[in-house]
Amino acid sequence: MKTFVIGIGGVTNGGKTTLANKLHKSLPNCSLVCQDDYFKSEADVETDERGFKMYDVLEALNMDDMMTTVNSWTKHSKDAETTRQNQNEIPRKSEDGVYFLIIEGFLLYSYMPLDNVFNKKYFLTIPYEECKKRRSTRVYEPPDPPDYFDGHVWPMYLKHKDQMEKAERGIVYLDGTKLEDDIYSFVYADIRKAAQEFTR
Ligand SMILES: Nc1ncnc2c1ncn2[C@@H]1O[C@H](COP(=O)(O)OP(=O)(O)O)[C@@H](O)[C@H]1O
Ligand SMILES: NC(=O)c1ccc[n+]([C@@H]2O[C@H](COP(=O)(O)O)[C@@H](O)[C@H]2O)c1
Repeated sequence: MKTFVIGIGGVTNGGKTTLANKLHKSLPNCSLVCQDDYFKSEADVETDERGFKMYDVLEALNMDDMMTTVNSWTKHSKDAETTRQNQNEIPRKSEDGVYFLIIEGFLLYSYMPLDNVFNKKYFLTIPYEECKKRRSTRVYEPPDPPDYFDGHVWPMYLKHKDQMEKAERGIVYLDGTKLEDDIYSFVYADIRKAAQEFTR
């Protein structure tokens, strides 16, 4: 059985989870891995000289564990034990004969071992003001301290995006300010087309 791995990357609060969940529900034989599930515990995340916990770097994540999950899915694509596949979902046979895996997260394309795993890579962007506004309504554990967005989150985002763009590797950019349904419809159609070409 063929596997088709989709990356849904992008800025914090860009709409990654919203899009990935919709695709997960609608694509046949689809599993989902979320990078947010691989954050280290607070005590294991380093603190910078200003006292900010450095959550927005790869070192804050157990990427080896995430990679193990992805590799295990690839080897045993029918085994959804290690992913968040909806256990109540009735398995549907894909007309393409493909098993889909969505990997969703804010630092996907900065982690080189994942690079050649993806069949298709998407990256959601939103402008600074919109991102700051959306982030201010979200509560993380631990919550963002004052000035965390401007002092850590946004500068780290720009740094990683800059590195990613320098090594441009076929990423499809998505405007996260568009309507949720429009983003979803475009990506869904794009994936089905790519998967058909892939299995031809
Ligand atoms: N296309 C969109 N337009 C406006 N708001 C959106 C859109 N997509 C997601 N949101 C909202 O933005 C916030 C962050 O979305 P989420 O999918 O959790 O982002 P991420 O996983 O990238 O952090 C949520 O409040 C969500 O409802
Ligand atoms: N899940 C956690 O343990 C945790 C803790 C603190 C901050 N965060 C934030 O999560 C963000 C990434 O996730 P989103 O892309 O879903 O916003 C990062 O910007 C990071 O600052 C996550």
